[in-house]
Amino acid sequence: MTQPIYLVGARGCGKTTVGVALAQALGCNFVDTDHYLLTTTKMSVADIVAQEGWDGFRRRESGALQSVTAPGTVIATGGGMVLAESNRQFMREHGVVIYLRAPAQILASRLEAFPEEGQRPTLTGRPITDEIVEVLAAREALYNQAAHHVVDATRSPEEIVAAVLAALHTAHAS
Ligand SMILES: Nc1ncnc2c1ncn2[C@@H]1O[C@H](COP(=O)(O)OP(=O)(O)O)[C@@H](O)[C@H]1O
Ligand SMILES: O=C(O)C1=C[C@@H](OP(=O)(O)O)[C@@H](O)[C@H](O)C1
Ligand SMILES: [Mg+2]
Repeated sequence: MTQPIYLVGARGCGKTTVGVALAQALGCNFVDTDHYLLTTTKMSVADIVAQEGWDGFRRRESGALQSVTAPGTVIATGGGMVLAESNRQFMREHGVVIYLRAPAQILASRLEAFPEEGQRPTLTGRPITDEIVEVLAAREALYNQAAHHVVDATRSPEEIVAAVLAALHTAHAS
């Protein structure tokens, strides 16, 4: 697998967690666009949003997407990467896009257990459960549009990695 693999999906679906394990399974590099921004700007998502607003963060994450795209790389995107049509098109053209899908209730319980507020400042000002329902309703179609494959992300990370590998293998064989 030399094409980059992009993981998309809502906050808490496991893009970062699964991405690390998938890269290990494939013997690939791993990069996370939020982590790339953290190391290159020395600012958390919350810092960037406080200084530049969400528009500023979105511009930076689109730049990060292009910077990290390389052969042999698993790329965990941020949950809002799909908002820009240009990002969806870029990912589809440059690699294989996997949507890790999970319902709002599961996402909310993961995020409540491990909120990581510096990297996930509120998007709406509403409580996590309400926010996730609202954000998923607005973005579900975009995740589906971006994706070459949709994988059930309600299982364990190991099972999700196996499902992604099966999807990649099937696509490659056909
Ligand atoms: N398949 C999974 N099952 C249970 N918990 C998970 C799973 N994937 C991720 N988590 C947990 O959910 C939280 C968010 O995971 P993360 O990988 O950061 O998601 P994302 O990058 O999509 O926002 C973390 O605390 C992580 O340990
Ligand atoms: O859904 C979003 O708009 C965001 C998701 C976050 O990444 P994760 O999906 O990895 O939590 C991070 O990029 C930022 O807080 C914005
Ligand atoms: Mg992440």
